[in-house]
Amino acid sequence: MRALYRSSRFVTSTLRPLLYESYRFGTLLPLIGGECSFCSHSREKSREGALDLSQYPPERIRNFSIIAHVDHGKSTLADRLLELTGTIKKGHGQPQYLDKLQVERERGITVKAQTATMFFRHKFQQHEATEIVNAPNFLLNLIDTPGHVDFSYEVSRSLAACQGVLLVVDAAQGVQAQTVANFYLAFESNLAIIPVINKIDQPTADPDRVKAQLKSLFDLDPNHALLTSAKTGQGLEHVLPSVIDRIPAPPGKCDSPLRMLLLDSYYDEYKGVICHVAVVDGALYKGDKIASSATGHVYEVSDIGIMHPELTPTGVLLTGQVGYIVSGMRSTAEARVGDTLHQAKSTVLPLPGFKPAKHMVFSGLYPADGSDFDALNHAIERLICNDASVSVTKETSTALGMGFRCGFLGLLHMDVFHQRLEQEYGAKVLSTIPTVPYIFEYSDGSKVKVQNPAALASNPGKSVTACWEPSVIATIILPCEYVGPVITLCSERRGDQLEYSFIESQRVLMKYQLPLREIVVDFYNELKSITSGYASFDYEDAQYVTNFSIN
Ligand SMILES: Nc1nc2c(ncn2[C@@H]2O[C@H](COP(=O)(O)OP(=O)(O)OP(=O)(O)O)[C@@H](O)[C@H]2O)c(=O)[nH]1
Repeated sequence: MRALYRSSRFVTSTLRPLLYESYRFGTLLPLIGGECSFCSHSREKSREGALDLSQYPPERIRNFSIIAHVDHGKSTLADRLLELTGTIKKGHGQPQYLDKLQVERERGITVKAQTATMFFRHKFQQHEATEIVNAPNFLLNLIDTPGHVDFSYEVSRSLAACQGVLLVVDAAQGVQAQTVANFYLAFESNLAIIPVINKIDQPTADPDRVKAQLKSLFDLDPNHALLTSAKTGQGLEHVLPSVIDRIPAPPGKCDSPLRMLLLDSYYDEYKGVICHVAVVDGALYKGDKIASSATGHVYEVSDIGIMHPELTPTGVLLTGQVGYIVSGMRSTAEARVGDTLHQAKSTVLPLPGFKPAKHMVFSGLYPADGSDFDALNHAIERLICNDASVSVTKETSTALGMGFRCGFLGLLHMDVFHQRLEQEYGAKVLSTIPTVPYIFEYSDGSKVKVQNPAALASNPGKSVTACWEPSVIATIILPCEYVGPVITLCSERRGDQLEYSFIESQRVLMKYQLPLREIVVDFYNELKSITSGYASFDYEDAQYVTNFSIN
């Protein structure tokens, strides 16, 4: 119950000490048998060029994400795989190694997708006789993703760099709402999906039940599911061999001009913007001049490498590889997530990029001390470099002075952004009550979209004839005995039932169209409370619906 949808800072701060406690349950992986070998590449050896990436043509590369419902064990599984490959030392460092932000560690949730490169020797079945030391070495890029619905934008961006996923499902809880959402994200991206039934060490684990759910809901072959415990290490020896056997190599062309997708970025005080990139075609070397398809600006690559798991210079990134570059970009206006970067001297067809993020809630952010506007401006600029899903426009309030109106993907996202501003940039921030955007239609036929009620003209000289509000399609999975109260809750919140189906004899999946405003405040807490914590909830945005109309 660590990573629930939290609709207020009060709840969050109350839970925080409890959440932090849960990190103390560090677990050690018993010695793992099987035909695998730790790679000799260690961080100590990682001087520039020490890692020869030319040994890893696309057929020796696998790029995969770990996706799952909240708390089903993604980050713990990632820890074990990093240990298994010698990328981090067993028992060293903190649990959930890739959850690096203070906010992630305090709340016990992943909010940023993180990539780590691992090396792993793998013997194919037909080469049984080969000694493991002579088996081919593979470069594996693992992306750990967030599980909470507010951060599914991170998941969809991560999938753009992958050819496959590990779909992790808790062996006791079974398929939950975000399992369904994440499965479809991977399925629609045509990725290879490896189901991993995790936490089989729990007394209530029921892997056969979960296998049946995977079959009935997603048509995934139960015989292909891996059974693991990221806690005890059971079954983990099959994970990376399955990744290599079942996930295709990246499809890019080595001899084509460079095309590189900008996946993510963050601001470093010394180096400027550090971009995470996936090289789709061609190759990039330190010192190369690259251009942005979005802005046309040209940059020189001053540093380039992989995350192994920290920044490890390599001097080059080749087709299919995922890594980082430093090129003198200074802001998000330059480092545009989803942009295609290419050699300055060549022109290329840009890659599809990402769908723009859809902002669900808006809130004003103001400096607690009005004179700190510039400092807050600076902090927000730096932070949105690492969170491209936030929209920011300047606004002025008579009571609070100059500030910003920011769009977020949900309440938890808003709360996390606020907390990161305070923790990572020392900003003292006042935020206004979250609102959702409405569309108003006037008697002359004109329409206006309003994110802030204060922005609605008090005397526009014409009357309002209609108003639309945003809606969502919510997926709720719950045990049968709670169906009655949940239907009542959804009706009270103006929901329309779209689907009601049994995913197994005792569990129901319901879909509702609900006005966004009705779920923004307290819906999730109420849902959890009336189902004793057993319901899981996910939503995607849907069209605007009439709030009222005057004929
Ligand atoms: N018993 C048991 N507990 C596990 C196992 N794997 C993970 N856990 C525990 O489950 C909790 C959640 O694990 P995480 O790895 O943070 O889950 P997550 O899916 O990354 O969570 P989010 O990033 O918040 O979505 C932690 O307390 C882990 O120690 C397992 O195999 N068995």
